[in-house]
Amino acid sequence: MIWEKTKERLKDALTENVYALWIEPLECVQVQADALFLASPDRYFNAYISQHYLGLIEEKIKECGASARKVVLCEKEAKPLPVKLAKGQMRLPSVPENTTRLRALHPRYTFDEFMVGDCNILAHSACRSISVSEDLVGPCLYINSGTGLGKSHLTHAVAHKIIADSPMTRLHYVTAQQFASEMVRGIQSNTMDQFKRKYHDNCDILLVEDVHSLTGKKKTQEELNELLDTLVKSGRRVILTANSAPRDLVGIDDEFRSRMSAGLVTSIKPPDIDTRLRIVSRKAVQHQLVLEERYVDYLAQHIRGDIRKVESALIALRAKASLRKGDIDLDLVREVVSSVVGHQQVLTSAMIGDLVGSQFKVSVKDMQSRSRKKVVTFPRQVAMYLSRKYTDESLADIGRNFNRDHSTVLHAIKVVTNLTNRDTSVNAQLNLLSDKVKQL
Ligand SMILES: Nc1ncnc2c1ncn2[C@@H]1O[C@H](COP(=O)(O)OP(=O)(O)OP(=O)(O)O)[C@@H](O)[C@H]1O
Repeated sequence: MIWEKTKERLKDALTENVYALWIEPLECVQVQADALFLASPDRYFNAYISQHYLGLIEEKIKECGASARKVVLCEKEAKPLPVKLAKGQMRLPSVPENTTRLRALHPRYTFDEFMVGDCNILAHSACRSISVSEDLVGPCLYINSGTGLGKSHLTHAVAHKIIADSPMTRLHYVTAQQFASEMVRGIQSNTMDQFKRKYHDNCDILLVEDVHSLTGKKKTQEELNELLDTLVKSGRRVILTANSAPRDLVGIDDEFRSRMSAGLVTSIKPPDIDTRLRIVSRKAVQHQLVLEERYVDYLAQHIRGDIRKVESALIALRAKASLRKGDIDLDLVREVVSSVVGHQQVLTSAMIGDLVGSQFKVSVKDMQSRSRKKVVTFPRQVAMYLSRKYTDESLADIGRNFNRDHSTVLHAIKVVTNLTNRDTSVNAQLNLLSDKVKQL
C-alpha cells in the first residue's frame, strides 16, 4: 500500500517517460519497520536509481507518512533473459521490445561524468549533437582511439541521453562481435528475416562498438555495410567505434571502409594534463575518496593515457588506505602509482635540468642562481624550453624548478624559439638535446 501511494506521488513529481522508465519497474518486495525493500531489474538499474532518484523516492515515502523511511534497493531474482519476455518482465515499460537492454549500459558512463578537453572535444560534441538529433555531424559518426580513452563512455552517454529523453526511440547498442554472432545465429536458424527487420526496419539509432574486430569477417562486413547504407540513406543515426581510423583498419573491405568514413571521423587523443587533473578529481569523488590536491596532481602527472589506470589506482588507494586504517600519504600514492604504471619514468623538468647542465657543463645550482652570465642563462633557457616541450609541467612548475617565475619561462621559450629559427647551429644543438631527452 505504502509503495502504491508513494508511486502516485512520484508520478506527479516526474515526467511520464521518467516515471515509466525508472519507477514503474520497481517492485516493493518487503516492508520492515524502518526500511522499504525495492527490487529492480538489475544492478545497473539500481545504480542509476541511487544516483538520480533515491532522495526523491525517500522524500515521497516520508510524505506518505510511512514509518519506513529508508529505501533498500535489491535486484529482482536473477533469471536468464527469456527468449520471449513475459509481459513486462525485466523489460522497461514503454520502451520498444527491441531497444537496447539497459543492462548493457554502464550507469556512470554519462555526459555529466565525461571530462572534456582538447583531446576529445570533437568526439564529445559530435556525440552530444547526435544524442539530441542535431544535424551538425550528419547521420554517421566514427570514433577511434587507443584503449581506455572514452569511446564506450561516450557511446553509452548517447544511449543514456536518448533513453532518458525519448524512450520510444528504437536504439540498438551492440559490439561488432555481438552483431556478428547474432547474424550467424540468424543464418543458422533461418531467421534472417527477423534479424533484418530488427536492424533495418526497427532501428532509429545504431551504436556499434569495436568494428576493428570484424577483421576478415567478410559476410558480417557485407551485412553491416548494407545496414549502414539503409540507415544513413533514411536519415537514421549511426555511431561506430574502433581502435584505429578507417584507413588503418586491417582486413576490412574497401567498400565497407569507405561507407564507415562517409560521415564524421574523429579520434580521441590521450588526455592532456588539465583533462587528467579533472578526471582524477571526478573519479576520486565517484570512488568516495577524499584526496588532497597534491595527490590529485601526482596521480594526474604520472598516470597518462589509458584512463582505466586512474580508476585502478584510486581503487587500490582506497583499499590500501582502509587496510592500513590510516590516511593517504605520499608514500602510499607513489607505491600505488608505480604498481599501476610500472617503472615507467615520468619526465620532469628536474631531469631535463640535470641533462642540460651536464651537456653545457653547468651545475643545476648555477642554473637556479640569479646569475646572468651567458654561460648560465643560455643552458637555463634551453632547459626551460625543453621542459615545456617534453613534460606536462606547468610554466609555474618549470619556473619553480629553476628558481624563477612563469613569465621568465615564457620569455626563455620565446628566446630559444627565435634562436632556433635564425641560427642553424642552435637548431642542430637543440635537436641533439631533444634526442637525449627522449632517451631519458
Ligand atoms: N574524458 C573522460 N572523462 C571521464 N572518464 C573517462 C573519460 N575518458 C575515459 N574515461 C573513463 O575511462 C574508462 C575507460 O573508458 P572506455 O571504456 O570508454 O574506453 P574505450 O576507449 O572504450 O576503451 P577500449 O578501446 O579498451 O574499449 C571508463 O571508466 C571511462 O569512464
